[in-house]
Amino acid sequence: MKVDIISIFPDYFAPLDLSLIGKARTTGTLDLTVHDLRTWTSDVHRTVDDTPYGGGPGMVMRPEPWGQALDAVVSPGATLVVPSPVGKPFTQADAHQLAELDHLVFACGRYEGIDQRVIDDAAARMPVREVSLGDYVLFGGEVAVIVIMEAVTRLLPGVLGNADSLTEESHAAGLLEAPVYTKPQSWRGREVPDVLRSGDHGRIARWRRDQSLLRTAARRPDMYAAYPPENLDKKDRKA
Ligand SMILES: N#Cc1c(-c2ccc3ccn(Cc4ccc(CN5CCCCC5)cc4)c3c2)n[nH]c1N
Repeated sequence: MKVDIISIFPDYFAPLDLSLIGKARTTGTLDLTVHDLRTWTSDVHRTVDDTPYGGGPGMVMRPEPWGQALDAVVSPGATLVVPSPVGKPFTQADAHQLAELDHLVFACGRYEGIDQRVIDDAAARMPVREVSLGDYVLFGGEVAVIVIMEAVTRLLPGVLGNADSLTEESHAAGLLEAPVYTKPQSWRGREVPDVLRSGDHGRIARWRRDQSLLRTAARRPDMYAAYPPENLDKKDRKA
């Protein structure tokens, strides 16, 4: 997968050299390039923002640098991903869809956002996805791109050592995961549940499913309500 990220703060993406994303870059699974938007400015001050038409707070990102940056970076198979407070909520399903694509271009806005004509011009020649991480306000798109890059990269073939991790994931299966434990068996007077040390894999699987259902019902009633009733035992169905 080829990924291009355009930002006025390219140093934000130094963490993408770490951990499994760094390994994916080294092995060639991920071809990542980070670009400084100011590369495509032409004035001495390398200006990327201006006052909003119609008034209002803050500044808006000028279209010219973005237009030239996207012209330089996109390829025929590229999809443009634009984090935005007004974007579609980003989900695990979106991560799976993006992980199937050949080329992602991320546009990181700042200030009050990017001139709308940049999005409209791009949408005339490539798929554009405006996404939001959630109902809270960030300073810009960079943090969102780091989150999306983690969610997408871990789905790429060969990145996660244990592919089983993907098949058992809750957001894929529609439930929250059960609690996890490791050694020592006793820690600060707290014990690992006996069932997990029983060696009875059927009993362990049932315990984990029960814990997932309890957690999901308590913390994510929306997910619980959407969970297919045919997947629930009679004892787990809410009245
Ligand atoms: N993904 C994601 C995000 C973002 C996000 C993503 C990209 C950019 C680019 C710039 N900002 C900052 C910003 C903040 C507020 C507003 C709204 N204005 C407020 C004042 C009155 C007018 C309207 C606009 C732009 C961004 C924020 N925030 N939250 C998410 N889940």
